[in-house]
Amino acid sequence: MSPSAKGREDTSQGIELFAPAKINLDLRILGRRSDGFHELSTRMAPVSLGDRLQVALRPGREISFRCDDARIPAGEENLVCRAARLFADSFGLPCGLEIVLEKRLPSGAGLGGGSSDAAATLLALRSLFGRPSSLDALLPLAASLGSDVPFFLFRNPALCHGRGEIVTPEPWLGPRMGLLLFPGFPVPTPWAYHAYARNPRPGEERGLPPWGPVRNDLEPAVFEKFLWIAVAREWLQKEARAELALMSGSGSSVFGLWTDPPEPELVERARLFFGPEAWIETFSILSDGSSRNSGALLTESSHRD
Ligand SMILES: C[C@@](CO)(OP(=O)(O)O)[C@H](O)COP(=O)(O)OP(=O)(O)OC[C@H]1O[C@@H](n2ccc(N)nc2=O)[C@H](O)[C@@H]1O
Ligand SMILES: Nc1ncnc2c1ncn2[C@@H]1O[C@H](COP(=O)(O)OP(=O)(O)O)[C@@H](O)[C@H]1O
Repeated sequence: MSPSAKGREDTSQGIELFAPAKINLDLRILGRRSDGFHELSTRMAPVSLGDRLQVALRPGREISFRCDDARIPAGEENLVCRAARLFADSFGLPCGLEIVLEKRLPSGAGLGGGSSDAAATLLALRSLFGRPSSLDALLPLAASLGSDVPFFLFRNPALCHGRGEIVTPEPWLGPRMGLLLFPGFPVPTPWAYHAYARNPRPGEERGLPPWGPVRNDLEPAVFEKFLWIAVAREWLQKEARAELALMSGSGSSVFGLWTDPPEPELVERARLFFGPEAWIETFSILSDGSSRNSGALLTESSHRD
């Protein structure tokens, strides 16, 4: 496959897409809804860590799927398969598909990996088949796959409302260097919301100029049960002197952000402190308006192992 000007690798036979992770820079729970979900106001940004998805056209009608990570569902329950079936049911598929997912993001990490894979599948199929003509026509499909999936159709910093599916793009703050710490264990999203609902409390507010105070309302419930995550956020704030340190989504990852480059030995210090179980990566925020129109974005992904 040959790289195109927009960073997408595209031929008449198939397409390869980068599926970025996200971080939540602010997550406020506004209340409980009658459908059981929580009403949110959250700021999310895509980052330079992610999975890689290949979709190739095949004769026949079959959709085949494989993934190099045995820890996530391999069959029809995988969000990639669910997204491909949904696309086929809504817009038709003129041929079969062979889909390969290179999983690099840890699962249950609050990084939205599964949601991003699902959105990348919808974007890949739209790009390959030229339908639907408007990206917005994918929004209802995306929202039905998961609250975070619509955000990943746009791949830009955004303010998200409702259960997370109402996406308003917003400009990014400017260059920041980021450090991500994943403890090596997941926090299931439904568990985090249930734990919050048993004892609703706002997260501790921290300043993020020029936005002002930001927080993550899922932190208190998650920190109470998973001390590692609370310690990691504290380490980023106090020891590593991050401008902002926060848990991403429902955890288990935490991230730090710096305007000025942090000390060069920071990653080494983090590895020494947190040990070999932790996945520790530097990242940058992605903010690329062109990806909204191209429907695809390919950048360097970082490898977990
Ligand atoms: C917490 C967040 C923050 O961005 O992300 P993650 O940490 O999962 O990445 C999101 O709200 C997760 O979005 P997503 O992972 O797409 O969740 P969904 O599949 O829609 O929902 C999983 C479960 O989480 C709970 N849920 C989710 C979203 C919401 N606004 N209120 C909820 O109560 C519900 O119990 C739901 O059954
Ligand atoms: N392609 C996929 N990648 C990751 N997880 C997936 C995928 N498809 C289904 N899942 C399931 O989705 C759940 C949450 O995955 P993920 O999006 O990685 O976490 P989070 O919601 O914490 O960001 C896991 O239980 C996983 O088994």
